[in-house]
Amino acid sequence: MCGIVGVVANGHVNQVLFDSLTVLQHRGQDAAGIMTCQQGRFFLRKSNGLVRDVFRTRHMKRLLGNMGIGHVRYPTAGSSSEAESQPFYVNSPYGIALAHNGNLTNSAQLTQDLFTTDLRHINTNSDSEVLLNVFAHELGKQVHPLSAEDIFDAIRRVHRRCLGGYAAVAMISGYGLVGFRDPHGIRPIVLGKRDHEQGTEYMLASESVALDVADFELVRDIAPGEAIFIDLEGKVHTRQCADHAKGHPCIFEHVYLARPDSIMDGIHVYRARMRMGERLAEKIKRERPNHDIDVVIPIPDTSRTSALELAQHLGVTFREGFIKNRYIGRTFIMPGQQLRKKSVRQKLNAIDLEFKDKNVLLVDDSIVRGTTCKQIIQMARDAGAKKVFFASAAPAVRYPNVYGIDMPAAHELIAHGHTDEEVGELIGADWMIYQELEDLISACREENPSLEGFDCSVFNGEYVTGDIDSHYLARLEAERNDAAKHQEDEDNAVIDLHNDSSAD
Ligand SMILES: O=P(O)(O)OC[C@H]1O[C@H](OP(=O)(O)OP(=O)(O)O)[C@H](O)[C@@H]1O
Ligand SMILES: NC(=O)CC[C@H](N)C(=O)O
Ligand SMILES: [Mg+2]
Repeated sequence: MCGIVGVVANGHVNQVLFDSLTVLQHRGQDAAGIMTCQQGRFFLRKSNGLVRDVFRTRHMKRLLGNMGIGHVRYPTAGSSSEAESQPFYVNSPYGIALAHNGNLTNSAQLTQDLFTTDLRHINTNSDSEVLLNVFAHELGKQVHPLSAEDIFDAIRRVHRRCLGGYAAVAMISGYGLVGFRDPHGIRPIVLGKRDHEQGTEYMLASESVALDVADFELVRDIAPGEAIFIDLEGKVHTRQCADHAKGHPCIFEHVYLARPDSIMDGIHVYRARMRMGERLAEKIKRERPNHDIDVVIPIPDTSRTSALELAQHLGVTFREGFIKNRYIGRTFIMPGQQLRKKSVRQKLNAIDLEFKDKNVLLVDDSIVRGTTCKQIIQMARDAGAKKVFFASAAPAVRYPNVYGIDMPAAHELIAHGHTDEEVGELIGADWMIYQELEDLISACREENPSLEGFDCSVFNGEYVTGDIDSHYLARLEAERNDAAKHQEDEDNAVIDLHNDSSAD
């Protein structure tokens, strides 16, 4: 779940890209990059780090042009090396830059095909470099000069070749900005516009919140399988490019990934989280009509919205018992278990008087590895709680994610192979309650019943692209478990290859 953004405007786009990446920071904290285009020439700055650290004034000054794309990265393939930060670039045909959110599930096969059939070289282990090269190869089959229809034809063939989750923005030098979304619409992408005296300006972004900060208004989501091309005159062309598009957006966006102030696939993430709280309160009432909960306490930040609603529907006091250090980012998307574990304690601190001699219900949006809840429950006990109950606004996460969330290894998931009760014991709770999957789905779908469904694979093990089997999962687990990733990052620490024209 990286963050992507692309803009075509009437003036320089560097600042608007920077501002948008800053509000997409929650989607990736490892690396950031911006590539702009002026009179056919690309300018790139990308590096490991947060947006505010990667771009200095000297970089901003060199990012010239009225068209550009940006990326914040949370690695889900390859390594965390700077060489795999995005946007990626290829010089042929025309010069193309691309930023990608998601994960291709057939990138190993595609890499081979690109080499043996398309005669193209992939220099990293990033699936995003693969996606860019497939797009470039398919675009190269069209005759010069390109029409909008030629670009859509190329994307049609990208959809036929690439499997998995992908939302992407790409710049074609001399032509314009392209955005496309995989035929299942697993990862999100929206179109926004802003009126300007010299003509309308357009933005494509992972979440609508990126539009808000730059005063763009939300036009709509890009539909699953659809592509949008905005040419250099600011004319918008759209086309459905998938043979069989069927929307299955990732439900985990609504649980945790997205910002609550975003609107995604016609659903206010904030409202969906409120409804998750309501549904969970109903379940608690059913299962424990005579509960003895004294206070409901959220685990900041993401669970706040659902926890407040849960408390209200339960008729129990809501209190902020944990204070979040505002300078520590999201722990789940940090690389490496050691860092994640340490950061939970740095991030959250208990206010003892909210716990002392009380039966507390702690609410989190989800439990994945159990890193957060284990420590939090202990903190609640240390603060003097009598009983500690734990509620998760999402069902148990029991299966790996293959579409752009870094949960590759089943054995790292605390609920894998365990019942809900066993998870409660493992995390040290006096009672454990999970949301039902059908309640989560109805909480999200209520606002947009026309949605065909969601990708719920982390909860039910059903992978909507239909190409995931036990061999695939075994290989993914071997390649991307914590220890393997650590090794790959070490290996990549020194040797990088850049096409960067603007060195430090
Ligand atoms: O079981 P785990 O592996 O710990 O993962 C789940 C936790 O991680 C996330 O919080 P995070 O700190 O990333 O972000 P937040 O501040 O948005 O809640 C999520 O909100 C849960 O609290
Ligand atoms: N989280 C993502 O969307 C990651 C994009 C891409 N797979 C990468 O690892 O860089
Ligand atoms: Mg959290």
